[in-house]
Parts: sequence; structure tokens; C-alpha cells
Amino acid sequence: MIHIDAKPIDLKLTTPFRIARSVQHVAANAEVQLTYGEHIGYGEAAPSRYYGESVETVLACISLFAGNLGDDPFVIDDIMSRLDKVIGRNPAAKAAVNMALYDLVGKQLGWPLYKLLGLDPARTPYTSFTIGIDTPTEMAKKALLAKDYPILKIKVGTKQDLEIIKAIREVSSAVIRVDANAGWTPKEAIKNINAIAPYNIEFVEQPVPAHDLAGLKLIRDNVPLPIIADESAVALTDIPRLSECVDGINLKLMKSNGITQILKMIHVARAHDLKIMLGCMIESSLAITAAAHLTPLVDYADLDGNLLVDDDPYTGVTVEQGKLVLPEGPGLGVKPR
Ligand SMILES: C[C@H](N)C(=O)N[C@@H](CCC(=O)O)C(=O)O
Ligand SMILES: [Mg+2]
Repeated sequence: MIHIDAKPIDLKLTTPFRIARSVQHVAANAEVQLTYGEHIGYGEAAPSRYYGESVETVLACISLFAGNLGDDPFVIDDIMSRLDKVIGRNPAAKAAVNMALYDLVGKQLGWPLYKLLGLDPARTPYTSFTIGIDTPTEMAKKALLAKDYPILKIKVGTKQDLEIIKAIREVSSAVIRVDANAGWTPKEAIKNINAIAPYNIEFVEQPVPAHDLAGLKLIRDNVPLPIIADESAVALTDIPRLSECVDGINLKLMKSNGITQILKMIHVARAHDLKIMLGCMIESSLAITAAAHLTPLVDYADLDGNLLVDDDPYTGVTVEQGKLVLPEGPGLGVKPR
């Protein structure tokens, strides 16, 4: 039998992480351990209230999952279907179990996850480094401190968005991506995106609320920058609809049940000619490394949750001048620090 355990892990942020709808000081996550024979597979859940989860709901799900994992960790697709029958939604709880299964299988075989998936580790993209909402002056200071990262993701959705972008552009020549986290109306988005476009912005993420697909399409038709959906891109069935409205999607293990489902979403997105970003919540190097193994398949990465915390309990993927470097160890290749 596969035995499952879970415990809370609190990750303290180096600086409060403010986005258009919330501010976070600590990430209340959970670590999952799957024991099978002599091997232990590790996984992490980074639950978000926005997607209806908390560390308490994750731990409750893990109790429900015990007894439904069976005795063959290799049949990951079957196990995930069983978990979907035990309880709907709860994507971060399922993501933690899912990555722990891949860790376990990789350790059994002695292969790193990227190799199990048939991917070339040299093809990892560069990750962005994210600057949360603050005053324009403070955000520009943080951009200066992040000078080792060639790509910055700037959070907006404030009354001072143009000032923020001007202040950062004055001190940085990095590639700038902008994320409004659904903080604008379509009218505000069109005005703001046209105003910031001359400052050499690569693309804009989730300008309006998740459900507003008509708004996304209106924006895309009236601005010169590509639009990437994040909060709107959760389920496999979201992708065909979104392909009519946006240029790309930001996928996250924590929104979408983990690696098995994200692989399906990547292929469906490709079939719809969408650009693909792999993103994250505030996560330790455990979950960030799990996502990083998939990045040879995508166009953009925003895998910096572990770079925003003080007390990362794990080591795994590293970042060299912005480029993601995958660990060689079996499974996820993650170790306790
Ligand atoms: C941490 C990462 N770079 C990020 O910005 N993630 C999310 C925001 C996290 C959240 O929803 O609390 C994103 O919007 O891309
Ligand atoms: Mg986003």
C-alpha cells in the first residue's frame, strides 16, 4: 500500500507580497509524504483562498485520500481519477499528491522527472522575478535589487500603474511583464495598457476578472500588447474558449491538480496555438522544482515563489542569471536544506 502523511509548513516572505486583491506575509502550505517500500515521495500544496483552499482543507483532503491510493504508484493517471471521485476541486491538495507520486516513481527508477517525461533539461526557459505592489519609488528600488534577473514581473491594478512602470523603466532595462491579477475593468485595462505599452512591455497577464472572457477579447482587440490569462485558465475545458480571447495562458500546478493535468493542458493549449507560461504561488523549492521539470515544454516561466521566501526548507532547482537549472537527482531531485 502507498502510505500518506501530511504536515503544515509556513513560509515567511522576505517582504509582504501585495497583488491587486490581497497581501500575503506568510504562505501557509503543506508538505505531503508518500511512503512505498523503501522510498518516500515528497509533495507540496500551496493552497489559495481565491481558489477555495486553505491548509486546513488540504489536510482534510489528505485524510480522505488515504486508503484510495492503491498499491501501484506507477498508475498515476488512475490514482488521480480516483482522487477526483473522492472529492471534487481542491486542486492544490491533489497537486501535492500528484508531484509526490512522480517523485516516488522517479526514485524507484533512479531517474530525474525531466528524463521520465522525455524532456531536454537544457531547454528550460528564464524565470521572471516578481515585484509586488508598493509605491512607485519602492517598486523601483526593488527592481534595482533584482538586477540579476533579466525578466521582471510587475504587479499592477492600482491607481498609479503608469507611474509604477515609468519608475521601474527609469532604473531597469529588464524585460518587463505586467500582471494586474484581475484588478482592472475592461475600460481601465484598455486605457492602462495603451499608456504603458511605449515602455517596452512584453505582455500583460489577467487584466480583468476570471469570468470576463468578453472583456479579455475586447482588450486584446484594442491594445498593442499580448494578453495572457491566469485566473481564467484553470480547467482543461477553459482552453478552447480562451483561445478566442487571449494570446496565451499561465498554468500552475496549484490551480490544476498537478503535473498529470498540466501536461494535458499544455498539449491542448498547443493545439489551440496559445503561448504557455508555467507559473506558481508562494511555494518552497519542493513545488517550484516539480513545476520546473516541465518547463522545457513551455514558452515562459514565472517560477519565483521560492525566491520570495526567507526560510525555504528545500533545495532543488537553481536560477543562474535568470535561467532555470534542473537538479540531476532521481524524482524531483529535491533535498531538505
Ligand atoms: C509568485 C508568482 N510570481 C505570482 O505572481 N503568482 C500569482 C499570484 C499569487 C496569488 O494568486 O496569490 C500570479 O498571479 O501569477
Ligand atoms: Mg498571475
